[in-house]
Amino acid sequence: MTAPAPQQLPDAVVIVLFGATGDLAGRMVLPALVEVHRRGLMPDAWRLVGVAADELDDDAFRDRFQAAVAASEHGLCDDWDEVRDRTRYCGGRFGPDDDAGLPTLLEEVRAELRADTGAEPLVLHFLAVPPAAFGPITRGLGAHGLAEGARVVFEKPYGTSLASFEELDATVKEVLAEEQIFRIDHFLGKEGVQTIYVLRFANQLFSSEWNRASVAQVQIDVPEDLDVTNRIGFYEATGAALDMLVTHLFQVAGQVAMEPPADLRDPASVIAAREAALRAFRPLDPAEDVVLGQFEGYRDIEGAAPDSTQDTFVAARLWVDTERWRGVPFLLRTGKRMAAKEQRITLVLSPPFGPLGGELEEPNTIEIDFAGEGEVALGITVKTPGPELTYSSGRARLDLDDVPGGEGLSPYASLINDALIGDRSLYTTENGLRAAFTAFAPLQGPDRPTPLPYAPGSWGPEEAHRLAAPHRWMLGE
Ligand SMILES: NC(=O)C1=CN([C@@H]2O[C@H](COP(=O)(O)OP(=O)(O)OC[C@H]3O[C@@H](n4cnc5c(N)ncnc54)[C@H](OP(=O)(O)O)[C@@H]3O)[C@@H](O)[C@H]2O)C=CC1
Ligand SMILES: O=C1O[C@H](COP(=O)(O)O)[C@@H](O)[C@H](O)[C@H]1O
Repeated sequence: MTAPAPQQLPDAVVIVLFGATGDLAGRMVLPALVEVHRRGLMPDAWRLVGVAADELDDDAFRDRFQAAVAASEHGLCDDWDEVRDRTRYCGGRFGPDDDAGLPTLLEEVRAELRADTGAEPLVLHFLAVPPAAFGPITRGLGAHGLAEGARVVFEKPYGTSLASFEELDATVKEVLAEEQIFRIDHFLGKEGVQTIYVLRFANQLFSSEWNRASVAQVQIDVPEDLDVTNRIGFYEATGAALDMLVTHLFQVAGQVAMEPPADLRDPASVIAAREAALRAFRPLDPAEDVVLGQFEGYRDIEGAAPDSTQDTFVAARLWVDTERWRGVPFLLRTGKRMAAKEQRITLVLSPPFGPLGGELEEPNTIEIDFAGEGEVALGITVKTPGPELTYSSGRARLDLDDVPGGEGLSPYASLINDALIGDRSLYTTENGLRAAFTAFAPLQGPDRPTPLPYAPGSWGPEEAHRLAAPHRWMLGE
């Protein structure tokens, strides 16, 4: 897909990275910035200003930046020394009452870019900081005159409940207009998730089947074999449902469920279509439609409460009350310390009418793997070669990495590129998040089920199988 047409790269940009010394910045954001540069997607005139409390000089921060990028998948770019020179650092705790010297440094950098290009640079603030810092930093941007004309990227989680989302959003809206706000959900930046649009709207084969007449179930399955020992504080406070379901899996479900946007190249159309799908999510029924799990041994991790009821696994049956999807369950599953690490959307198709339809054991499937580079596959039934009229199921697959002329972007690079050109279509919105938290809310009330134990390395509690009946989870046993 070509980039949405009317969005333009500015002549010059300053990226201000708050939380520049943190884990996310080092592992994701800084390497992604270099990826965007390496791919020729930055304006020629760009600068990076890292911000964090540590009092580092520019060179000390540049050394950290270099180490982070060197350790990343693509390593340093050929013109690394030039990238290094584009980088500055501002130490101190920036907020409404303390500007930490950022306005002065930023004005210096902007003046350089103005002199180079004759243009007023765009300022893109990236908040890779704990959510508790979103409010103070945003208020600081307003108080110190750094918000006007700027775009601001907020990391997740942008709220942890309907009430906390509303509170944060109200704070942010005191300073920024919705159009300036870019709330990241990196799953929307994955190539495999982005390919849904084209697969669906450019191929009659998929377009005609993408509805309740043909689809029996949609499965969005993200098992992870990851442990949580090194994030136990975060996990005790958050859990799988809040970390993954109301965020990533709901957004992917919105992407699958949306009606065709009026114009796929118009971000406002795409946003409206995804928001409408999210608004059609029926609030979860915790008793009927949700199974929570906790892997055995979780409570023994240092930092976990000995009687913790935190969930490390969630499976949910979500109903999307639109004409297209009424009656089709969206089965969402994710968990830590499961048997495998995969990220797959499966449309399980109903059997065809006709002489064989009634006897097929394996359903046809349309599958989109959105881990890594992404893959599209079809689960189909063919005649088993030979003299008998017997049949077998097989998988035909297309690796998105093999698509001629293509070179995928990492999710963060893709989303940073979109923020640079002002395309919010793959960012979450106020209305979309409000709808997501509303559908999720019953799971945060008194009816929240108690997590069931499951063995590490398994596919989660047995009880989760019930949700997929009369089919089965297509990943796993
Ligand atoms: N790490 C990950 O894999 C992921 C992280 N995220 C999100 O990214 C954000 C950052 O997470 P992560 O990098 O892991 O966290 P870290 O604790 O590793 O880093 C946080 C960064 O923010 C700065 N910071 C901390 N407190 C404040 C504050 N009150 N005001 C301003 N800056 C502050 C820290 O430096 P200093 O205190 O010195 O200023 C540090 O640079 C969080 O919102 C998290 O939920 C989302 C997905 C994955
Ligand atoms: O945001 C998060 O995502 C990761 C999975 O991300 P991916 O880049 O491996 O697709 C998840 O493990 C983590 O718990 C969650 O906070």
